[in-house]
Amino acid sequence: MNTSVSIRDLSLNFGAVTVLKDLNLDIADGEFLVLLGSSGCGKSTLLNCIAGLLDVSEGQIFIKDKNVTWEEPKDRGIGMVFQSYALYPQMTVEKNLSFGLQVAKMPKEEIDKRVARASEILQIGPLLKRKPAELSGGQRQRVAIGRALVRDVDVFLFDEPLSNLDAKLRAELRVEIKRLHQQLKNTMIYVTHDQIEALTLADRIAIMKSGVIQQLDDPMTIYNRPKNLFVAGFIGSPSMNFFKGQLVEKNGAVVFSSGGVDFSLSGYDADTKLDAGREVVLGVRPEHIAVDAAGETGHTATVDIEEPMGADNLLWLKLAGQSLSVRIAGTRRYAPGSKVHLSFDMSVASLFDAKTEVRL
Ligand SMILES: Nc1ncnc2c1ncn2[C@@H]1O[C@H](COP(=O)(O)OP(=O)(O)OP(=O)(O)O)[C@@H](O)[C@H]1O
Repeated sequence: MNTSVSIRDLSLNFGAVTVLKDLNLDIADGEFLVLLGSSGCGKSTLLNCIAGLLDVSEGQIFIKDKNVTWEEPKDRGIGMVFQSYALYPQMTVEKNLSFGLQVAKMPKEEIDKRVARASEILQIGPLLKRKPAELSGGQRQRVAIGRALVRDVDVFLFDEPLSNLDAKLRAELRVEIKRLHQQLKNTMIYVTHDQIEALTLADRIAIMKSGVIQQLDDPMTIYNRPKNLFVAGFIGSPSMNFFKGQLVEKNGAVVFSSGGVDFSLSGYDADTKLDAGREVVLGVRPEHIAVDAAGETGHTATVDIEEPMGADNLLWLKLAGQSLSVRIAGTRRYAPGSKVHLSFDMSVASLFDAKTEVRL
């Protein structure tokens, strides 16, 4: 891997509180890496360490093979985009874009060229003479991205850049950021708590909890083969269904047994040997359960509630005393109380050890 950013044994303490401990992460040249986790997991702290806005307690940070651990933010070859835009309110858009370059004493010709290129890429040409107060949230964030763009940096750092925007604008700008990455091919490190942003934008996602990376993988691996119960429950909306039970041997095969119901594990893609006797949790996503599939008798469940969402219909069912959700086509409707037959696609299900919570 051609490394762009390398983090070695990084620890960061705020007083007596350890937020990051012995963290290691290599980010490839041109990669779009998303740091994903809930509030307080340390993702912004990690980004701020890379940016040089926080002093690390221990460890090193390399950008393009250069040890930048104690370099000033401006000397690291990074451009940062914040949730709050951080534009100069008294300056026009054009001045916001050019100001940093003027301070760095760049020739005017070169500044003009870079501002023109950034405004073309981000389609903010018509806004150049306006001030930030005269822009919408989405336009302000475009200008903030432009300000990183004109600096021609190696690495872009984004800290929840879309969180202040309404849902529609967020979806639009998300696509623009993806297009920007496809066009520029810079390394991008992007902090979010929004799993849709993570899944749609990332080459790889690092899912964090309590300052520790739980899994670092491409989005589809994270979605289909979560390493542990935390990752499985964090990714996916509605959440993965979880069933507590045991592995038991029936007629020479190991099956999953829960609430008196046996589930065949045929097709299950195991990471380790499945031994009978183990207490486990079975995780199955709502779209990996077929309802009344042709030729299947499966498990009988009762419809509790249906939530039609247009394209999809989400059924809440009762099976073996447990509640579960199943996603089916929006055109298929079931009245509460109906009996349905379920078949689980075990090839994309996950079994976790009940104690260690690690995928089996
Ligand atoms: N200056 C500080 N002094 C003390 N503790 C801090 C400081 N800044 C952050 N923390 C703590 O460090 C932990 C990680 O914070 P951080 O901002 O990195 O989390 P986050 O995952 O980015 O969350 P959010 O999405 O809410 O910003 C939190 O528990 C937070 O309370």
